[in-house]
Amino acid sequence: MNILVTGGAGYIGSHTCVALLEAGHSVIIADNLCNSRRETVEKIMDITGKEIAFYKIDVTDVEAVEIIFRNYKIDGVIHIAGLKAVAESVEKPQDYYYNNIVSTLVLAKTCHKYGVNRFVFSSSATVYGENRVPFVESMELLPTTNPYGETKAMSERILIDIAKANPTFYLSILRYFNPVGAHESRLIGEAPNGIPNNLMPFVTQVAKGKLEKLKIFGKDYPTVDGTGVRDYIHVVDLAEGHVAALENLTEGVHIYNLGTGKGTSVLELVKAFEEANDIEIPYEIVNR
Ligand SMILES: O=c1ccn([C@@H]2O[C@H](COP(=O)(O)OP(=O)(O)O[C@H]3O[C@H](CO)[C@@H](O)[C@H](O)[C@H]3O)[C@@H](O)[C@H]2O)c(=O)[nH]1
Repeated sequence: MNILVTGGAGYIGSHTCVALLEAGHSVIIADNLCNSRRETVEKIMDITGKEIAFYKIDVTDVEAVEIIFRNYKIDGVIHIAGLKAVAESVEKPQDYYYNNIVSTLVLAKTCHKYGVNRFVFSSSATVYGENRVPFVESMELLPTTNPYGETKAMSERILIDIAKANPTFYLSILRYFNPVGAHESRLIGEAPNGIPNNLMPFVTQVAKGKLEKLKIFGKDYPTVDGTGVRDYIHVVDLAEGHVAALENLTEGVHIYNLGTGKGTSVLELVKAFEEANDIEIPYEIVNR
């Protein structure tokens, strides 16, 4: 299939493109490179030995998106592009709502216009909001604590309504937990622009000596050691989940959690990283 991957130059997107190409699909990337690099596209081609079409566009731009649909017979869309920093979304809600909602609408509308009926949407475990763990797909979504989470929950609702109104529009919603790791080639991985927001890229930059010390936020959570617990999933497993979702897409709406079901605390993760890399990560635990 010819698959349009939005955000294909990013962390999750690049690994997903590798998995798609390795499964025999053709890939067209649309990415504005706001938190990724053009070289990543070359690296995906180096890893797979396959060509990719790359469009440096913003997926909120209807005309730019249409050019792709006119140039290729698109069989499916994997929509990963989006703004994703939780704290920034509280400071700049207008940017988050605009980018993340308009991009979803533009893609859905263009799919409708060009008869593209396979759509995989990159959502987040954040949409469970105030629900209690374990999070299961059938749960009713409760409000999240930040605009970023709301944009994911809203995009889900928009796409579900579109799928209900158009029975030939097949939709798969993937709710990611916390992706970590990198492709075994080491050519691609998580390399955010600026100082990382998330735990793992922060840890790797401390390991490289680029940052001095990790701050662990909070020590009094009701967890094994008081530090925050998350469900970390290897990014290559996550990427393969996209291929499986796309290839097995059938009529209707399908929602999948992409996690391991296993909780790991920040301290456990740091210790595992230290052991695996035979390195010491200087850290300080600070109050949340
Ligand atoms: O410098 C840091 C960064 C993070 N943490 C902690 O590490 C854990 C993981 O944090 P982080 O990597 O920022 O991930 P989340 O807060 O779980 O948020 C991520 O995971 C969500 C899905 O669960 C996504 O929706 C978000 O986009 C994504 O940022 C949490 O306990 C944080 O408090 C630290 O202690 N120090």
